Amino acid sequence: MKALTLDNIARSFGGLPAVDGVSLQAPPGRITGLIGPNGAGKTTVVNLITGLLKVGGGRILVGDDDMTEADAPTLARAGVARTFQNIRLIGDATVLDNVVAGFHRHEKAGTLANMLGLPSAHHERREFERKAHALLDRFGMTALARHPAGSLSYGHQRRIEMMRALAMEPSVLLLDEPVAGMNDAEAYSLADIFRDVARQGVAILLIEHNMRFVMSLCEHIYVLAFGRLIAEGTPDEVAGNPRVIEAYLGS
Ligand SMILES: Nc1ncnc2c1ncn2[C@@H]1O[C@H](COP(=O)(O)OP(=O)(O)OP(=O)(O)O)[C@@H](O)[C@H]1O
Repeated sequence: MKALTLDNIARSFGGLPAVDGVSLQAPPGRITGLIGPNGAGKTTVVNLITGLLKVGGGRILVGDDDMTEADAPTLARAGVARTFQNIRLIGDATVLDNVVAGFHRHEKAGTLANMLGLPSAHHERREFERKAHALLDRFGMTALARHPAGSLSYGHQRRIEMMRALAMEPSVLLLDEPVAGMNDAEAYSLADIFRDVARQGVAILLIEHNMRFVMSLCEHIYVLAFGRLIAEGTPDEVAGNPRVIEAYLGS
């Protein structure tokens, strides 16, 4: 089990700081919230953690390992998985194939074995499919396994994205606005799955606009505004903090 630790990370664009000395910790087995008004720097933080953007200063640790300079594939191998604000699926491929694609990190048979159709590759594919079916079952999507992912509703596509991230069996899971565009019933059924994943020892960092949703799910919440942390604490502490209220009212 590994914690995600950000130690004073920073990043500017064209001389303007987007993330300015942010420190936080997402411990294993917990869902930690990161909230903030539009343009606060939340997505930039996620892009820094996942190696899509280079860090301008500070350190990123996964467990005890310094991942500050790691690129996206290295981070994925270290067990850092994410979902995107804009869903990224293979629209023409089936739901099952999209989930199986998430097992990529665990591939042992190798590309050549796959190309040649060797038994080791077949065996591995069957094992991935077995695990993918277990995920589909958990997300209540077994009946849709053979449907093209692109033909499904937004809520279902979000679930596929989540399954793909979980297929990596991550130690750290970054959820970038996972319930955006969902109704309350859809959002709260996903919340149960997030709780379940955290209970298995995964460190979850939940980035969300929907305050109510974050408050119901997280024990500890960090609040960003203009690239800086302006508050942290329990949902009650954060909700009652005048700086937070001001940041949200002013946005
Ligand atoms: N690639 C980029 N080039 C220039 N400026 C950027 C870039 N990415 C982000 N920014 C700026 O950095 C700041 C933080 O943006 P970011 O997208 O991280 O905020 P956010 O909290 O995720 O916002 P939202 O909730 O609207 O997605 C904004 O002022 C934004 O304009």
